[in-house]
Amino acid sequence: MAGLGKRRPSRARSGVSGLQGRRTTRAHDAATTRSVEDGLIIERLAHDGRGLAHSADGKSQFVDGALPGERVETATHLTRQRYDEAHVRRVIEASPDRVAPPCVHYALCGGCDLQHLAIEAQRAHKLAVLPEMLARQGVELTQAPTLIATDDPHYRRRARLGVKVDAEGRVHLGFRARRSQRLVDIGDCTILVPTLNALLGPLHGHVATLDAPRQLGHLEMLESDQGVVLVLRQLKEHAADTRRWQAFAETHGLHLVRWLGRDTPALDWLTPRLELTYRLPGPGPGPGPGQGTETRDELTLGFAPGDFLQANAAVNRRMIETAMAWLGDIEGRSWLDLFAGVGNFSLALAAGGASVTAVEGNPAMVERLADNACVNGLEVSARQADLTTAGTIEALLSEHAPQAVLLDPPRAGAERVCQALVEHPVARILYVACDPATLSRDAARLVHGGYRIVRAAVADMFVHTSHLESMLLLEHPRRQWQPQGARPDG
Ligand SMILES: C[S@@+](CC[C@H](N)C(=O)[O-])C[C@H]1O[C@@H](n2cnc3c(N)ncnc32)[C@H](O)[C@@H]1O
Repeated sequence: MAGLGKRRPSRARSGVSGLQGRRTTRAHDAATTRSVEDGLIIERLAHDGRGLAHSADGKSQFVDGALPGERVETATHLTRQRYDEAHVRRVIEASPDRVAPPCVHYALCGGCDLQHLAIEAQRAHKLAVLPEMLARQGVELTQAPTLIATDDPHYRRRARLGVKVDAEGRVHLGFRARRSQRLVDIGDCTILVPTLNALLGPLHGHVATLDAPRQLGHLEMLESDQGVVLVLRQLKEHAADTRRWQAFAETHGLHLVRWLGRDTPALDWLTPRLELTYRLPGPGPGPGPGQGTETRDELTLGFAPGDFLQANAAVNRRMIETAMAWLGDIEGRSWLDLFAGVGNFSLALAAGGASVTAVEGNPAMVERLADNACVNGLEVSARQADLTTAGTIEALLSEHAPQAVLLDPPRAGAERVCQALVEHPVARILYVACDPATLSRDAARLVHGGYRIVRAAVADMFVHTSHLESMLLLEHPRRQWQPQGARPDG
């Protein structure tokens, strides 16, 4: 949902590449609504979850809320030279995959753009996106990706809520509307974990009692092992409102933090300071078939408000388990974990016996990563570096000569890192990505540079949205996959 963490990729990168025209016109719905007789037939879903059709003149139409096979009456809201962007006015013939969206705010909220599609079809769509995007870059997957998913639809453990005071002085709290900067008041969000969803109603009532709601930039809620943390973004101190927030936190059993100040906000605890943690699967044997209990040791990771945190805890755990299953025995292998955060993957690698150097750009997160390794009795060398600056990755590769690299970059991907990995090949690369478009671009560079893709998975991290997380395991045939110091086979 808009304002909930990671941003959407631009339309052009997410499946309409090559179609971007230069001239753009905002269309008036009334003037451009297609009549019932010439309703559009939707051919397929574009990568970003919109229905793709062609008008009689052959122009591409990207239609929000439309599904393959449907005949729909549309209204155009944006016209470009080579394609139009539209939304559904009326479904004339519905797809068998169309379902009633579970969320009451679905029609307005810009968050979950796929709730009208049955969950199995959402996942089939996501599984098709990665191979299609790779194919556009000239890379064929020899095996279909596997799916990493869980059954829990209430998954989101972190959410940012916008706050706005309207001309009449009414305070609004919620997420951005679809195709607009307008805020939609959200009283119930079905994708949030229940503890966060239960807070929405009380928060609405509370912000309406504040003396200075305009000093509030936004609110963030997150779930940790220690309970729910409410993070205020406050532009200026207001003593009476601060006391109101503290009373609210006490009533609802919340931990309360704020970022105070306009330009360089500082973090400040309004309830007793505490160390936040989340847990991950550890190296021990997992539960056997049919056993309901978790038998493996767990890893505990500390984090602070503002640190990167994977949005869906259960899918994050499955991704780490999948990665470790793919990698098999990593004991004694040297790894570079790039874009490491607070050690989400680094600790699992170290727990598996690998020798890990973890690189992260944010200095405070590097400190947390080092502490996290210590607390879990693991050895990880934590380094701060900006991986986009010239020479950084080359220096790291030459200093550490790793056998394998894990990378989990932000949406922009890791072009420079991948170029360096072509010039200085390693035996294995595990690429974790939140944007399939930049992943495909980078994977193409690696494959054309000599690597081959041996495993692929798509993780349904953001259920009911068109976002997908992907993982690729690549190997370089000319690099050895041996424990350090071991003699090569044969
Ligand atoms: C998608 S997150 C992944 C974090 C971690 N692997 C995890 O699973 O939680 C990307 C991480 O890259 C870091 N990052 C972003 N830009 C960076 C850069 N230029 N150099 C190094 N790290 C960067 C962010 O601070 C963030 O922690």
